[in-house]
Order: sequence, then C-alpha cells, then structure tokens
Amino acid sequence: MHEPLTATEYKAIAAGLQLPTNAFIDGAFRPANSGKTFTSINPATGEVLAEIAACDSSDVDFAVEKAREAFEDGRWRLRSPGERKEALLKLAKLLERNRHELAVMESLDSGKPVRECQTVDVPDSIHTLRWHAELIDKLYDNTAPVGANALTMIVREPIGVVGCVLPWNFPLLMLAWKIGPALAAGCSVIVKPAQETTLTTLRVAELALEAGIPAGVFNVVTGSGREVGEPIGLHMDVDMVAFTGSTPTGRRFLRYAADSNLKKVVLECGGKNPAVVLDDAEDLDLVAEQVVNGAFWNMGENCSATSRLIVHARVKDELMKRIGAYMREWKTGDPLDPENRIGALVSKSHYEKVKSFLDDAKTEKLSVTQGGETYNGIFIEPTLVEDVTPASRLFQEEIFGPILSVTTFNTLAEATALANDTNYGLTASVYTGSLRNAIRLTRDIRAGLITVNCFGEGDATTPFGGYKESGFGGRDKSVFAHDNYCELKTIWIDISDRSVDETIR
Ligand SMILES: NC(=O)C1=CN([C@@H]2O[C@H](COP(=O)(O)OP(=O)(O)OC[C@H]3O[C@@H](n4cnc5c(N)ncnc54)[C@H](O)[C@@H]3O)[C@@H](O)[C@H]2O)C=CC1
Ligand code: BAL
Repeated sequence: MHEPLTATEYKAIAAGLQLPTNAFIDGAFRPANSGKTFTSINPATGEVLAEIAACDSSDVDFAVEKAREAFEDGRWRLRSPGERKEALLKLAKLLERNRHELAVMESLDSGKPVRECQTVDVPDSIHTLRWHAELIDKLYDNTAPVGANALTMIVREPIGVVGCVLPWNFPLLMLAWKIGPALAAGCSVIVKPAQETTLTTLRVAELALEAGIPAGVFNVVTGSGREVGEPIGLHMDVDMVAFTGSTPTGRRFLRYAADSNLKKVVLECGGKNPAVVLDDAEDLDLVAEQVVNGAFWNMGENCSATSRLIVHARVKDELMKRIGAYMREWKTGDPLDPENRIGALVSKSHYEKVKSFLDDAKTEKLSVTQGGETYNGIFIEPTLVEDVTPASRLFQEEIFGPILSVTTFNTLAEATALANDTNYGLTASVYTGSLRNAIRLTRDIRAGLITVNCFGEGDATTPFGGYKESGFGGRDKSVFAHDNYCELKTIWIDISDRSVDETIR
C-alpha cells in the first residue's frame, strides 16, 4: 500500500498538483486580511511553489473566534466519542486515498526524500490519526474512593481551543501528533504550520471538512512565527498551545502564557541525542546500521537524531569502518528520486546554519573522516567528525543536519557522564550485549526515550518527549498525549443525610 513509486511517476504527480495557497478558517480557504502573501519555495530546486497567505494577528483573532464558537456550541465536542471516532477514521481514509499526492507535496515543500514521505511520514500520520480515533471510545473516566456518603466522579473534558504550532521537519506527522489527540478529545484547533512547510497541513484541513469534521473545528492560519505564532501564544481565548520546535521558541511560549491567560503549554523541543556503544555490543554491523539510520534519516533534521556517537575506545575503529560502509549507501540528490535517501535541507538559512558546524570542525581541526561535501548551496552529504570533545560546539549544540560527531570513552561511568553532558534530554540509544549494562544506562541517562540495540521513536502507543530543555508539560503520542488535551474535573455529589459541611472536609 505505501510502497514507493518510480521517479517518473512522482514527477508526473508533482506536475499535476493543485497547491493550496490560502489560510483555512471556519471551513473555507481565505486570503490573509491584509492581502499579503509569502513565497513558498522548493528548497531542492529553488523554484517557486506557491504564494501563501501571510496572516497576522487579525486573522488569528478571527480563527480563535470561529474555533471558540465551534467549541461552545458543541458541534464537535458534544458528539459522542464514537461519532468523533468515525469522522477521524474517515479523515485517515482520505489521507490514504491521497497518499501519493501528500507524499509529493511534502517532499516538494521540505526537500525530504519522497521515499521517506511515502513510506514513513504519510503512513505514520495516518496510523497516528487512526490510533487516537480508536482510543477515544474506549476510555473510561474515574470515581474516587470517598466512601458511602458521596459519589465523586473525575471526568476528562476537552480543554477548549488549542493552538498547534508546528515545525518544518515532519510537517504531516507533527500535525497528526497534535490534532490526533486534540480532535479526538473534542477540542477545536488552530494550526500554525511552519512557514517553510504549509502545503500538506492546508490539504489535510480541507480533507478534514470532507471527512465530516465541522467548520470552525480545524483551522489553519499561515504565516510567520512573529505574525501568527506570537498572537496565538498571547491570545486570551486560546486555552492551550501544543508546540514542537526549537528550545528558544519554546521558551517564548512559556513567556506568552505568563503574559496572557496562563494557558497550558506543552513543548517538544530540541535534542542532542547520544548513541552509546559499549565494547560488549554483540553485532557491530547492526549497531552501524542503526547509528547511520539514527544520524542521517531525514537529513538529521530530526529532534531525535543521533547526533553524538559515544563509543568505547576498544571497538571504535571496527565500528567506524562499518559505519563508513553504510554511509556510502545513502545517496544524496533529487528528493523526487526514490533512490536518494538524503534530500535538500529545508531552506538556505538552515543550510548555512548546518554548514557553520562543518566550518567549525575545520577551524577546531577535528577529523572529518567521511562526507563533508556540499552541493548547490542546499545539499550536505552525510558527514562523520571524529575526536570531538565536550568542549566543542559540535558536541553541545543541536545541529539538525547530517553530521555525526564521534567521542570515545573507557569506562561505563565516563560513558554516562558524556551522554548526560548536555542541556537536552530527548532521546538516547544504547548498544550492549549485557542486560545489566543496558539497564544501568537506561536508568542513568536522563532522556525521555531510550532505545536498546536499536534506534527509533517508539510507535503510537509510546509517549514521546524530553527531559531538561527538550520538553515541558506533557508528551506527544499514546494515551498520555490524550490527557494533554483534557482538563480534569472533579464532581462531588453528596448523597448523605448530613450537611455539606460535614461531608466535605
Ligand atoms: N524539536 C524539533 O523538532 C525542531 C527543532 N528545531 C530546531 O530549531 C532550529 C531553528 O528552526 P526554526 O524553524 O527557526 O524553529 P522554531 O522553533 O523557530 O519554529 C517552530 C515553529 O515556531 C514558530 N515560531 C518561530 N518564532 C516564533 C515566535 N517568536 N513566536 C511564536 N512562534 C514562533 C515557527 O513559525 C514554527 O511554526 C533548527 O535548526 C533546529 O535546531 C526546528 C524545528 C523542529
Ligand atoms: N521526530 C519527530 C519529532 C521531531 O523531530 O520534531
């Protein structure tokens, strides 16, 4: 079902695409109030894809008004969980029907290899929507053990109007991670896609209306962080913001909440994720394959990317040889060619940021032992930088590009200290043949997700989010994500003969 097509087929789909250009508010595509637009560019070719509505705070105000109206009149919230489930399942089906179109749109907009869009982003987004849809009519609320004189119900209620502020690295999937649980819970959403990647979000909003999700429930306001993200963060009638992006912008949302209505804020921010390889790792081939996948999948534009390889000195040389061999299999080039695993970086400015780490490696005289080439001012080859120390910027800062730094250790304590020597704490992976060492490291490394003898982000059933500056306020995915989008209400019903004063203490 989600097998890749050929390059010729993808190019034919690209040539026939109708790209959305306007914001989507109250069930209709609308230009920005100001009439302004911004240009959406295919980063791989530099070609203009579309002129998109550049909204501002007046469009945000209108979207919030419509989302609030939809929430209060109950056109979605008051549908039974089973009815919301059916509409979300229909949306998932429509995504499936349009899977090739969505994969190509995502690839053109972001520079991601279409092969990954087709085999990961689109099917995982569909699965996420289905999973949250299927969850919603199987959740029970609670009662509390208060004794015979009262009945106490603890019920979840949808939190209200939710601003979903999205990044550009997994536009469709991050949309699904946010709207899946939010819509299932009965909330209304205002989605603000990253300016770099607006197209698939707009298309999904249109499909949501077709699926029976009522007008006003799923709104998309396009534009910049300053003009759209900030007004959402500061809005007095937005009940929650769910954000994925950089830690500095995440901090801003906490300030916006403090300066406005104390809206709930859930942040999924950056990472500087280690892969720790012990000298008792059983299969160095498997380790190499997983590390390469972790580091270079999605060009390393991934908050959970393996960014630091921390390897025992005794196995380092052998592992490097195998990593080198796997890296050579990852071809860089045209994202619409399914043979390529490395596409374009998302934008010129992001390319410049990633390239600055290559420049630093040279300035610091670190060993660039593989890759390091750049093409057309937008492609960067998978690159290995060895002998990196914790003092280096490559060890400390999120690169968000296809560069893997390598550092060696000699003892388990040293490995743990290196892994934790970061302000981030999103993910880590551990490679060892010893159960004891695996448990020791998974307990001692401070991160929200730790994989053993593999790289991955879990599946829809597992929570995703970080410790330290990688996250705040909750997790994406799983039943825990559902709870982000709910308030807990306690209802205490006195059934005693006595006065209320005596009953509630
Ligand atoms: N955790 C993750 O998945 C992501 C991490 N990043 C990291 O962030 C770095 C910078 O990328 P950016 O695109 O600049 O990320 P960003 O955090 O600035 O952007 C994420 C979202 O926040 C919005 N935004 C930006 N400034 C805002 C503001 N002042 N107020 C409200 N909303 C605002 C953006 O328009 C976008 O929708 C990357 O190089 C990478 O290191 C970027 C994207 C995703
Ligand atoms: N890898 C999914 C989360 C993110 O990169 O933002």
